[in-house]
Amino acid sequence: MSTNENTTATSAAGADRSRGKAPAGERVADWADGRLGIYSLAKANMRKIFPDHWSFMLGEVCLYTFLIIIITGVYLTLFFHPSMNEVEYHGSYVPLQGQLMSEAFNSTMHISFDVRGGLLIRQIHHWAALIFLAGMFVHMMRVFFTGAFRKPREVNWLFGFLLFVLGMFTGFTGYSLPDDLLSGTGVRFMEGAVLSVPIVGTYLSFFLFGGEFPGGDFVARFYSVHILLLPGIMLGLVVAHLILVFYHKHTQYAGPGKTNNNVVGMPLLPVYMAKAGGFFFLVFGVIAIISAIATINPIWTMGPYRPDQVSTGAQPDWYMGFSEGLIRVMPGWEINLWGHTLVLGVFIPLVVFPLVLVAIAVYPFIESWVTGDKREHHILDRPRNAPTRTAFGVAWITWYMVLLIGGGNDLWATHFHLSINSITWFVRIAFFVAPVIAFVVTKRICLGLQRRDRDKVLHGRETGIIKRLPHGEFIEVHEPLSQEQLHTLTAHEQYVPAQIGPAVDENGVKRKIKGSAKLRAKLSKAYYGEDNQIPKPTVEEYKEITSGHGHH
Ligand code: HEM
Ligand code: HEM
Repeated sequence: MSTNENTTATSAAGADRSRGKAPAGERVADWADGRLGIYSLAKANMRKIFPDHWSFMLGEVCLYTFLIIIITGVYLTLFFHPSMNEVEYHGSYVPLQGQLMSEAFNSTMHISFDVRGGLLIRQIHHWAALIFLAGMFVHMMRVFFTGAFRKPREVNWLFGFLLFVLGMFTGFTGYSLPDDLLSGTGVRFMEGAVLSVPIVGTYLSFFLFGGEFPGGDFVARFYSVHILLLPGIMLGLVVAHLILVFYHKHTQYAGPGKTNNNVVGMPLLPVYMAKAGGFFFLVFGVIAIISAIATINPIWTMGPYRPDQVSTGAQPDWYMGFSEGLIRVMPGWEINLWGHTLVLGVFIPLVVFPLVLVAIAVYPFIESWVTGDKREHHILDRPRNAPTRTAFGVAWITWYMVLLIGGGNDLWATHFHLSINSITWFVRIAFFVAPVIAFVVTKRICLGLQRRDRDKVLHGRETGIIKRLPHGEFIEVHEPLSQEQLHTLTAHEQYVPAQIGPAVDENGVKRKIKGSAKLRAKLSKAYYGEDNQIPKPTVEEYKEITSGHGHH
């Protein structure tokens, strides 16, 4: 091609040439932009601001452990055989040589002793699952105690709640896959619960297990549920959860310059992405270290599952412990109706189990109904400033912990040389009493802390320095708070309780007041009534005290 022809080329191409070729990265990006519109997407989101606080890293812990579980899970699928066909063991673990076991157990033994890196990956999968659920628990508590579930984030709270419940069941199905004596006992426990359902219990159990327990199907069925169905739904929910976090923008703690209409923090790119990436590797690293040095679920010590055997000290993973507790402490009631046995000792716990969980799901809706607050909230509460909510949260945790103690009653008995019956009775009583005590105590503590905040704002921080005045009096020097501290301690709003309104209308006719309105007014008083919040200092009070009179 001659130079002459070159100059007659279209002007656009000519301009390109005169600038030289764009770098490869830019050309790839241009190519993608032409097809996916990534530039406008990036422009809108790259500088998105994320507020910074350690407690916001808990959601990240959930996300990263979930990813680690998926990555390690895929590796395990390469070697795990989800089959209950009986085989004879000929692997490298000598004590079990020649024993009959299911292929599932055999392949998990193979993963643990003969596959390169198999035991480490298996342990990472299991440890990550435990930390994933613990992470969700604590993340949920962070969201709860700070009131981050309020409008507009109620739907995201529900997504989170579903993730928590599905996570529990995914963990349970995974735990059951190796078909060892411990997990088999867990599945047997589940079968017992299914059998206790009136009328359809037996049918349900036969349907689930493909016949009489344990049958030959459940590992294969649990397998599809464990690696495909539940994680698939969870993945979709996690994406939806994060999209909503993005869409609503993140909440922030009260502080100078932070309002309901802005977000103060770091841009997503590069700062937040770099931090998040680093944190992912940190989480992965810590889990890898734990998994490299701490044994989890050593199935070779338990042996393969046999329905006629039960191992002692059998415990589910921690997140299932509360359901175990419900059954262990329940009296073994049984009644006979028209020739059918109703095992209340198992059926009642089976009904209470979802109730413990549903209490979490519905809380945001109950609170907004009680308080009548329909506004958006992007500034987080300090737990002490919402004493009733905080007290409910602590009562729920107490309830959960009491049940966990019940779930491990045998371990408490053997470790602390206690009678198992005393522990059972302790848990039975504490199930009803402990949450109430926790509620009352927490509320008092919150109000005490509110009082302290009020004192601090009005009188400053107690320095611990004692001075003697010329006339002999001793005083403690109080140091005034900085403007930032003053702002943070007084930024919260205080509400008046919802009122029912007058009992008669303007014509003197008695108004009909619905029972629900009365209940709401009562509950609202419990949240915001006189004894349930300490009035924050007013500007006048502050001015009067700091203007000289009465100032220490
Ligand atoms: C797979 C499990 C989960 C993942 C990966 C996840 C991830 C995240 C991330 C990364 C954030 C933003 C950072 C933070 O505030 O920590 C977040 C926020 C949030 N999460 Fe989760 N979460 C999960 C489970 C839950 C659960 C169990 C709940 C509650 C029941 C929940 C409710 C929320 C709410 C309401 C927000 C918004 C908080 C705010 O803007 O302050 N999440 N989640
Ligand atoms: C939230 C998601 C998940 C949780 C909580 C979870 C939890 C578990 C647990 C506790 C076990 C028992 C491990 C042991 O033997 O000690 C297990 C086993 C297993 N999981 Fe998962 N898992 C999840 C997702 C997945 C995914 C996505 C896959 C595959 C793509 C997978 C594949 C497997 C396999 C093949 C086994 C059996 C092998 C074995 O027991 O070592 N898991 N899972």
